[in-house]
Amino acid sequence: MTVPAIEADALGKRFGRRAAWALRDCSFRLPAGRVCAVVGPNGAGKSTLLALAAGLLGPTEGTVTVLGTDPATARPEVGFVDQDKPLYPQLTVAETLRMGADLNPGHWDERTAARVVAGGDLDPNRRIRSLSGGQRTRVALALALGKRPALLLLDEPMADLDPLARRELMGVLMGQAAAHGTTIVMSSHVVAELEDTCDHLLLIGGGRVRLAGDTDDLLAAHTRVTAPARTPLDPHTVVESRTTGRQLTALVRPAGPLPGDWRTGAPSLEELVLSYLRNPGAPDQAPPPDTTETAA
Ligand SMILES: Nc1ncnc2c1ncn2[C@@H]1O[C@H](COP(=O)(O)OP(=O)(O)OP(=O)(O)O)[C@@H](O)[C@H]1O
Repeated sequence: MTVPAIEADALGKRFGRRAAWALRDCSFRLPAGRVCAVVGPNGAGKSTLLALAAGLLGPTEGTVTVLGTDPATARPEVGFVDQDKPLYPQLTVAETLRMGADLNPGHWDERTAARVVAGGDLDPNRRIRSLSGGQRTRVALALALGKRPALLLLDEPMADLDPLARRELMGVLMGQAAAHGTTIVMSSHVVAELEDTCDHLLLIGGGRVRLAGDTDDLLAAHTRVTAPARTPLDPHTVVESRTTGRQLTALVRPAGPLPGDWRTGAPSLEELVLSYLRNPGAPDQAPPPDTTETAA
């Protein structure tokens, strides 16, 4: 069995004894080599989960294992781009990349780091403090990719990039995943953008994992149905249902064959995610880790 990229078992985090839980009872296994989207509403716990996997935060309860070991030990193999993109403001772009090379002797990918920076037409002599938010993101991504990590954790990496830069850097990330088998985990609010790039999904809501699995499996487990209003939907699990006039439309997890007179269709990843986001009370589908392992 290959070592999973991340494995969480009853993972929980709260920031202070009286604080609410930022994450609670999260169990999932992310197989290596996947490109995984972490989605969920503001405050759901996405950044907390990524920081726990990066070893920047310690769990309050439960465990998280990264590349088969604890997050601190795995750190040399992990690249992390934080939402705040912490860089040294007084350094120039070139000095920042040199620092990356010095910190990663023997496995610094100069070509990829230089290519990411060059894609933004960045003058290597400019100081980090003079860069725009999107330009800093580019330098932070160059540093993380130059490290040639086995696992790349990206917290909303595309948020402040223009559409062309997003497309270009997404291409670089996908190239990295394909060429080196890098596992990429990225949080994002732009669900439509993830459709063509991610093959695994973690949907977090209210501090827990609501959906976890390969996107093909998750999509195959859901069906969009249209039936006459007031049609009972049981025994199928209903994620969302809406009645307009005489028609009922719903997203369900079928518990068996659906009646032949219902119209059915496959949801897109965006439809699936939006349905869960609109319905925080919909039943979760986060298989326990041993089920995910079989699927992997
Ligand atoms: N350092 C901290 N101290 C106290 N509470 C925190 C801290 N960091 C996060 N939280 C709380 O933990 C919860 C989860 O926050 P987190 O930043 O992980 O959410 P998120 O899903 O990344 O949100 P967003 O989409 O807005 O970036 C929130 O209620 C937040 O207020």
